[in-house]
Amino acid sequence: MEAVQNEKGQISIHTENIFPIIKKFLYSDHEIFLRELVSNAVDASQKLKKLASFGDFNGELGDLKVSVSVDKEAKTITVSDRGIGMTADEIKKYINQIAFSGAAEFLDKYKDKAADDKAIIGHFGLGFYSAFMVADQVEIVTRSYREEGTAAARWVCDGSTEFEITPAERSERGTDVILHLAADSEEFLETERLRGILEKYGRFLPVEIEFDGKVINNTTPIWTKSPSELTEEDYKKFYQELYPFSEEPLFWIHLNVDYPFNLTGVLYFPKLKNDFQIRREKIQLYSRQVFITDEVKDVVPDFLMLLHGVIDSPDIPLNVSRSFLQADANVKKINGYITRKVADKLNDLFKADRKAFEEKFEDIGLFIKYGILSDDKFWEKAKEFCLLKSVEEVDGANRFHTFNEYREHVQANQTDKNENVVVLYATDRKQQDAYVESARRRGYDVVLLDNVIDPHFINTLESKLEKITFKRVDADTLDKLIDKGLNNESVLSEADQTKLKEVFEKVLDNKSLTVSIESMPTDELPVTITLPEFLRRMKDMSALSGERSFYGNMPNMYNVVVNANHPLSAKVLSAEEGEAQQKLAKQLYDLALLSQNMLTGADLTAFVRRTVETLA
Ligand SMILES: Nc1ncnc2c1ncn2[C@@H]1O[C@H](COP(=O)(O)OP(=O)(O)OP(=O)(O)O)[C@@H](O)[C@H]1O
Repeated sequence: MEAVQNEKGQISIHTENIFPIIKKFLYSDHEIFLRELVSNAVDASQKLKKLASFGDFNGELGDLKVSVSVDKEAKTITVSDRGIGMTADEIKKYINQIAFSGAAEFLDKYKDKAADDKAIIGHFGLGFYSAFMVADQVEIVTRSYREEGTAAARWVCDGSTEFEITPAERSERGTDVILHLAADSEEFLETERLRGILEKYGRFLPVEIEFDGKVINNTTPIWTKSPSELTEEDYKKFYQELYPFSEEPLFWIHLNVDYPFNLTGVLYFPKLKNDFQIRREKIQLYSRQVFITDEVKDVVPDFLMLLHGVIDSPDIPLNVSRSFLQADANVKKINGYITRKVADKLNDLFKADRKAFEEKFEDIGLFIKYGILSDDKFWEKAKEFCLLKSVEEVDGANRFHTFNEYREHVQANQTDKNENVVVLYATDRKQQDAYVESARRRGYDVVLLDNVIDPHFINTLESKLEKITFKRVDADTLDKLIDKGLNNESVLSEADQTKLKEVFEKVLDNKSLTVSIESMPTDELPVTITLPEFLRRMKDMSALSGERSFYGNMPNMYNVVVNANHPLSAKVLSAEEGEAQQKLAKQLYDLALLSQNMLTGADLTAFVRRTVETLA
């Protein structure tokens, strides 16, 4: 057996001391040193298993557990494995040269981009050297799995570019990496702190990790298994493992690709309801079962951030800057793939059990609509299964239509003179009841669009679906909402109409109200209040964006429409001019306000008193 020669050397790198730089810039989180060392230990163990499976290692594999231990007195943390180990030559190659070439590359980039700190925090194979973020001396004691040509070796480095290799006492195969913690990093000697870090990064590592007498990880999380081996319960249980005490997810997608990139994972659909502010960043990103981050912005499309679960891909570059990630070809492909899978899954659910899909629409509707808004590819699929919920009820449940079904359903009755199909909608079934019911009396259908993103959603639909416009039921009178080019005859003369208008203008005395006289069917209310679609929608949209905008600051411009054909209009005209006439007009206007829940406070009190007096 070849003995390890004592050796001192200089790590080949053209700077005195790169460690202060590593310490400062490499990772904002010092705690990831543990992730790096434990994953190296796991890699070494898995490599050995692989060698054994290829018949290149015939010894006993034994227990391959990796252990992490702390010696508070000596102020050391030790990561031990029983993996492939290293010979002295391999230490020179892998630790001094390879790992350092990463360091050198890092340094090069750092020099060029000193002005742009964030861009340099890249992935340069600096895993092992991240130990120097917390240690002022690092020791490796290792023995290779090979039968021949090996002796245990010790490598020591104090964070300068000098290292020392000496023979070591070690009879067992494997590696101990011993960190002598720097004074400013002693927090990592705390058992609970270490356990926290291990559980964060290592809870699904593929080799058992022992800490403080216990194994801390589940080595075979469900995303590593085949869907055919898994039951519904397994998926639900795993969801609880990821997010303890959460409400049950609606359903899930098992992701599994190996070409043109590697990706596995399980994405869950949570119950969203109307809650757009739901906590995002719940998807956890792993690379070969090592936790990387839960800030997956840029890795998954924005609308998918509403999902929960796990994505595991060795092809996603880690620790790289945001701008780099966005431009990365793999990340783009992954984005596209996940979007497609999610759309396909929704389509399958829709096709397989429409009723169940409709029942879940409350929860997934927000998600689907958000997807439609933000992703054209998603739209291409989602337009077949996105639903409109009608106020019409069948067997006690609201009726749902796809876009195509809906067009078929209403076009005969709701096409205007310009050949546009007009979709009438309500945002608040109760508050807009008077309008909804008027529309229904005319045989029109009304859909419910009460979601926070609906103003944006309908804008998008109008631009994507041909010849469809959306109008809220209270945006105008029905004859104008769906203008079929037919004029109702007025029972009032021009002169009477002008007079009626004057009476109402005088009673209302409000510059932001526009009074108009229209000839409507006699069974419509005598007075209606409308708020034009365009302005209202712009206001709603700016409210959602949270920005103060031109539209957001505009006052509401209500229209007061008086139905010339209603018998009460004639009654107003024939009433005695002055108090009696004004009282009647005011009463009709207040009734209109009341029907839209707009009559409040002193006005409401006065209305009630007036009404009581009239009835007395
Ligand atoms: N516990 C270990 N057992 C055996 N070899 C190891 C061990 N730790 C490190 N090595 C060797 O040292 C090399 C350098 O490790 P380092 O963590 O710096 O980079 P890496 O693991 O190759 O890449 P990454 O930057 O992704 O961690 C490894 O590739 C491996 O060959």
